[in-house]
Amino acid sequence: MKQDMIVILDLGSEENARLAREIRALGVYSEIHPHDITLEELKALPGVKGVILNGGPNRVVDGVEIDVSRDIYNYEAPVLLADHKGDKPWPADDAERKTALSNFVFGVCGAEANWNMDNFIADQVELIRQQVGDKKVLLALSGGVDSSVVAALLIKAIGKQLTCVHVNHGLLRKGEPEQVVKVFRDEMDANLVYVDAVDRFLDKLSGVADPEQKRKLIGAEFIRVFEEEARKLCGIQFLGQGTIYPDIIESGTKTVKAVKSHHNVGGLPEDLDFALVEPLKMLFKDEVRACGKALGLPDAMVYRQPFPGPGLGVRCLGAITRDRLEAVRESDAILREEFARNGLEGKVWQYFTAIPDIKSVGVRDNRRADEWCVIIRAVNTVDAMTATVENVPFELLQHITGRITAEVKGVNRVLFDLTPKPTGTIEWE
Ligand SMILES: Nc1ncnc2c1ncn2[C@@H]1O[C@H](COP(=O)(O)OP(=O)(O)OP(=O)(O)O)[C@@H](O)[C@H]1O
Repeated sequence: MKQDMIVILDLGSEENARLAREIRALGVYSEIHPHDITLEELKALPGVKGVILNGGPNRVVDGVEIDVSRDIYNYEAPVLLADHKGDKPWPADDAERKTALSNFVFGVCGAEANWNMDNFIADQVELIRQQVGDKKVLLALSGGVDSSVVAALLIKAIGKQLTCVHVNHGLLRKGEPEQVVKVFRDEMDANLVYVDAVDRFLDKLSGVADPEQKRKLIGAEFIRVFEEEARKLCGIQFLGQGTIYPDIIESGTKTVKAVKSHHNVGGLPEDLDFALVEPLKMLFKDEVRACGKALGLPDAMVYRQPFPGPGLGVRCLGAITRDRLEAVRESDAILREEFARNGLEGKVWQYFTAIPDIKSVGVRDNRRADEWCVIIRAVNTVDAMTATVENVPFELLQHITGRITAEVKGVNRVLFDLTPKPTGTIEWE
């Protein structure tokens, strides 16, 4: 293994993730594990140079104070107990904290600052090969950041032992399915199964106006299509997943209750019993992007803005029709193109268009024309809990309006959403 590691054992601290990030910021890789890890499991982790038992306010679970197994206190590498009421709480002051951490990581443990993406990738390639051997892995590849980076990593590690399945459900943004094929099949020479399921999804969604029902239908149909493809392939034993560290935090740990459950490609029938390969599960989102970049994925994929699972389906408000869905896709493409051209790409957190299921009267070619309106939304947020509206230059909005009303069929008006969150949400649906 190329990297040294400091293991954080979760004894109920609320700051495990912060601590891991601080250690990584010192250039040393760090992972968080549950308090009930066994000594054997700890010994099996690669490159461990030290262990921090990170106690905190959640140390008492159901009335009982949790602890690690006794033999971990006598582990071969240095073990530090940091407890909110115990002997070595972390200093509150940032500089003091950094000094205390550096002393432990470098002084006491003798770790080297060798955490970087090239070493991470080299280590993961080795670990994936160990885990998978000569078996086959299946991966649902959406073209989103997480599954794309997993795909690139698995291709590097096991090449054609990986099969990727990309489902075009008709709700992706303009050019995205083509990009998945170009990057993974043409450039990385992956085994890629491209499933054109557009009709199937749109038929299922026909007449369905309730957003929650749309989401459910799309999710259930996706599992069905993926299952069918999985059954066609023989001898698959592993399922690759783009689980990342925030997914695990949100699913709850042994000391913290779940914020929301995370399932990725959950919902597959039990007889499709795959073991999971999740090489990104200890990475934060910015690190996943850095990993993707180091693996040679294009910026458009690595820096893709957040996109809801049901895709454009939720931005085509009310019951989806093919023509209005196409208008959402085309107007979204124009907005993205203009934002990129005018230096807003990468600056604005999320921007997109939505089309409600209403028409209003307008004039086209000197005739009355009942057409839709496109709503532009462009917002910034730190944590998605609140959001502010981007101050898009008025001239640019006018230019985009001109392009959308001229180029997108069936649209005679463009509106700009001025509402922060709250009271609006980020998405329209
Ligand atoms: N159209 C699709 N084709 C193939 N796989 C898909 C598709 N949509 C979703 N998936 C799979 O389901 C997972 C969860 O999808 P979701 O839309 O919630 O994205 P995510 O968790 O942000 O991940 P990603 O960044 O990979 O899209 C994806 O990582 C991918 O494995």
